[in-house]
Amino acid sequence: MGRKHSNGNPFRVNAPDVGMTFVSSPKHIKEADHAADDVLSLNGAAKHMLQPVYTMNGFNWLDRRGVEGVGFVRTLRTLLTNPLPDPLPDLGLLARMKWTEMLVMQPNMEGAVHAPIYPMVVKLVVLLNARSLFGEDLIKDPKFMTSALGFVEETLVNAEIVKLLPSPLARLVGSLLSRCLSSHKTFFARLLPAAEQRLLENDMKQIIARLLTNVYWSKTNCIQWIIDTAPKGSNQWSAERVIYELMAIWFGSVHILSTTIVYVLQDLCLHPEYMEPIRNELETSYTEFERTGKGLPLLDSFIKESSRITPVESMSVRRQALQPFELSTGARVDTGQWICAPSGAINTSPDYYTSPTEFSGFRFVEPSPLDHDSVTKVASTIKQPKPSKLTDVDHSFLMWGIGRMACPGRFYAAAFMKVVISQLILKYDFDLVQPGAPRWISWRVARIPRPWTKMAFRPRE
Ligand code: HEM
Repeated sequence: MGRKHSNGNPFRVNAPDVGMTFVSSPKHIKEADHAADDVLSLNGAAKHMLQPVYTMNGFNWLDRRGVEGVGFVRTLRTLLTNPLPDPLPDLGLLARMKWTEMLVMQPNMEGAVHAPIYPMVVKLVVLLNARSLFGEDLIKDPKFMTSALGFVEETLVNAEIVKLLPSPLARLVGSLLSRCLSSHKTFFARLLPAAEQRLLENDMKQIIARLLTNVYWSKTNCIQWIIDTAPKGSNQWSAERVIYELMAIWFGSVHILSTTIVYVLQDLCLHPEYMEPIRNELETSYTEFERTGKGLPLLDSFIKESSRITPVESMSVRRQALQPFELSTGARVDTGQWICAPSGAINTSPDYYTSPTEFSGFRFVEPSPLDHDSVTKVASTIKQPKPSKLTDVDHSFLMWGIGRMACPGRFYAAAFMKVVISQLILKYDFDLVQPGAPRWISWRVARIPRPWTKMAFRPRE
């Protein structure tokens, strides 16, 4: 609404906790992205959103980016992304097993299992993401896994309450909630010994010690990557600091992956004509996708369209002003205030999208995969002039942010979501039990899936 009325110029919104200047033109978004790290800060905005002092065992990260390096970018963009096809078969197997295990436990109504989709997806994402980031050993520890799930849920609640309170009250309530909602402490305590062991090995240069431990663990463990990319010498991180970094990555990845997957599955129920072509694509090309990490253009486009129409958040590119900042229009963002982009409004802008409010699952696909028979039946005329991929970063699609700080986990996230969604499509037919019912709770700029929305699942022959 604000974007429409402002004609693409910056506009101000005073939220209960912070004043925000929204920018939507490519030029102004670029100005925000190019601001110096001591002027506009994603760290600062994220700290306000997540309140890590109360939700992440006292982690008080620095507002200014880069003071302690940006090792996490290499950890996620390179060390997690480059080996990508390798973990996909394991993740696929784990997803298959977990879907079956969860659905077997649900009530069966006339041949269909009725089950709430959001809590199931969160459990599945927690398991698979823990497997990717922490390796095989920790996912066998039930206390760790319970805390890994609880930490995400409790952070959402705790941070949301604390950030809306005035500071003296926020400190009091935050400390109280931090003691009551204590999964973050268990999660921290369970991860700490692994980081201590890794640091000890590094200190002692005991390469042999590492070789003697599980090779897969040492190859794919995010704890190791964070240590490897952290500051060295006198600024070397403690085991605690390493785990803090992991906690932030863990929270950031689990919540958004789960919610995005839920809306994609629900959209498949609401637009069932897409099921056949996507299933055909999976039956012919899923094995190749597992081998290469590439392909599945129809599913890729469907996920992108679902995320465009139902974004988890309608705001992106959040930056907090650490010093006053001025846009070329003269609009001023005072210290403590935010600059951000109205990504939800941009997603349905006629400036960027043909028939912007209509769902067209294959609008981003290149022409060639659309030639297939089952596809031509549903491939509507609504197409973007230029094909694009889910992981592409562009000012018309801010799902991953933009510029220097665009999500470094996006290639992993896209492959991960394809695995989880494909394993369900290949094994089950599914529908929404009440297709017309509201599917999410709107809370400020977020859409949180209703935890009680049920889907009916039937195993395929
Ligand atoms: C559907 C899944 C995901 C979505 C929609 C998403 C979205 C985003 C967005 C919007 C940003 C902010 C970029 C900006 O402000 O310019 C971001 C940053 C980030 N994301 Fe993601 N993300 C996803 C998954 C993940 C995963 C799986 C990981 C890690 C494994 C991850 C790690 C990060 C990190 C560390 C940053 C901060 C980047 C920086 O400060 O340079 N994200 N993500």
